[in-house]
Amino acid sequence: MSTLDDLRREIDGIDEALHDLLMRRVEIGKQVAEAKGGDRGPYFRPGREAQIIRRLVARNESFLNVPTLIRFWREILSANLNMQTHVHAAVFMAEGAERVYDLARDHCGISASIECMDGAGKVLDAVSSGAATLGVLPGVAMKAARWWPLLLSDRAEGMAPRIIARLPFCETGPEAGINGFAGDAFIVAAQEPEESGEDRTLFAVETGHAVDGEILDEADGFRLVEQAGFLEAPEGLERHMGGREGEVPYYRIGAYAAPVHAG
Ligand SMILES: O=C(O)C(=O)C[C@]1(C(=O)O)C=C[C@@H](O)C=C1
Repeated sequence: MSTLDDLRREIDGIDEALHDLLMRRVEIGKQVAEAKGGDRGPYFRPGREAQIIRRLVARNESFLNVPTLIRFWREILSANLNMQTHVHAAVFMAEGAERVYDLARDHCGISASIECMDGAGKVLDAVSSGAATLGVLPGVAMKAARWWPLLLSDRAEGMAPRIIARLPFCETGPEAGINGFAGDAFIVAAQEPEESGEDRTLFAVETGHAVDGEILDEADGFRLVEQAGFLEAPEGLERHMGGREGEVPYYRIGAYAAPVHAG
């Protein structure tokens, strides 16, 4: 049987091997950033991150539980991203949804800076002007903090923010929170969502038009509809409208990688 000293020596060896690999991973991340130079797109790639985590969760065995595995990789991915570009997250701290700060920190990692704001509009302005890399807002179940209709209006500067990820990526189920907060959050950014292989798309569809999918909310003459898949247009709606260009009253407000289950 191994002695305590033998086992600790083995742990020291594993730590050094892990550290070497982490240093190598960050080196490659630097090269990835260079490869992204010019018009090769944004640094933050939520679709790619979802694929990496899903692959590891699928091969996970032993006593390492899935939430812990994901926690490790969130910091690894964030370290790499923060090395490519400093991540500054703007967080909407609605009353009752203070946990959104923890979701943002868990996602963005220790190297990111996080700024709390008291309005969703301020977060969206910071994102579209480029003052913030991304915004984190409470999930749409929290009607008291309804912000998704703001995505339908033009913003003063820059690109209209889009929903590109949902937190937490490790599904824990809805929480009975204060003011309707259900324990989840969305990430918005001034970039198009990217496909991960298992996604959900969010559309705002003018009320009064039949559409497939799940209706999550309704406000300002629009329904917030979620459909499974990475879709360009809402399913069911074009059929109804006859598919004529310019007549389809909807906005594609984002898409996100479907979360994994803690298992
Ligand atoms: O694949 C990329 O585009 C990377 O920048 C690398 C990496 C990673 O560490 O694996 C880091 C940040 C991105 O959000 C996605 C993945």
